[in-house]
Amino acid sequence: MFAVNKLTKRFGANTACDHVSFSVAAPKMIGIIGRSGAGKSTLLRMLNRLTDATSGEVMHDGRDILTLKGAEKRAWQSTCAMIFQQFNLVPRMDVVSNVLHGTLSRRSTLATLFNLYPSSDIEQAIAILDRLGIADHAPKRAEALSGGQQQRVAIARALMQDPQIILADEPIASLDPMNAQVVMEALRRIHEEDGRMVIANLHTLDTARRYCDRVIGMRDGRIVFDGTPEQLTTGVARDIYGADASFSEEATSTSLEALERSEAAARAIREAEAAV
Ligand SMILES: Nc1ncnc2c1ncn2[C@@H]1O[C@H](COP(=O)(O)OP(=O)(O)OP(=O)(O)O)[C@@H](O)[C@H]1O
Repeated sequence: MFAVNKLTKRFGANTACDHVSFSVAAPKMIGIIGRSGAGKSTLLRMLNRLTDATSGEVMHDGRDILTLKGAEKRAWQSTCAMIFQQFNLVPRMDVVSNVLHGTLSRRSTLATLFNLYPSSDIEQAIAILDRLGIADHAPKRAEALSGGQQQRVAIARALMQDPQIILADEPIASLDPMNAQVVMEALRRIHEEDGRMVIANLHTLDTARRYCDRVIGMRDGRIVFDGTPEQLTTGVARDIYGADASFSEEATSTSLEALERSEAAARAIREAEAAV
């Protein structure tokens, strides 16, 4: 279905992605992990054609999508919708209009200019918002919503394109643990119920383990791990992050339990210090 072959991106002397290869036979939920600068965002942006690759190919249903131009390239960008850490909504525009922006590629410039949407599209947008549990917020300005709600609006906008693949670049990096959980659960449900493939860059190991069927680890632009969450041991994680023996998984965790544990540990230290 989807095969990435020796995909490479150089920025001058810096190789952000170095001969990255992997293939996916059936829709999966895939997490990409690695430290900052490992090349995760560059990889997703090349898959979506936001960034041009230096070399390599991305095969989908028998076509190399890196060769697509014009309307075909835009159609591909609808087939694999992207969501971002900062949501990329229009803050002062209402939630429904933000979601309807997902239909831009199939509407005329004039209709877009005058905000003319067919009622079937508006109904679909509200149904998607309802599915994501935020239909009540439909008339509000996007900026009035919490981060987790805004990210669900961004997911709804992506779903308006009816994509086969959703690329999520650090979708929960700006969210608190509770909202992070809600957003990851939404992505997982979209994968399971609709059969859409989700590829998400994640900065926390526990999230990748908990929600993904497959985890790809990147280091210095290369894939250094590709396996199941069960195969992602602490030793493997240490290699991916280039960390020494003091590496603690808790340091890369956003789970509520881990947060509570680290807060309890910090409290114990403060109490011990106060007692001296
Ligand atoms: N537009 C650009 N111009 C020059 N160098 C870039 C550009 N985009 C990324 N890079 C470089 O490519 C490398 C990979 O960056 P990338 O953002 O893909 O990593 P990442 O794993 O997504 O990191 P992070 O988690 O911090 O976003 C880094 O060294 C980065 O500085």
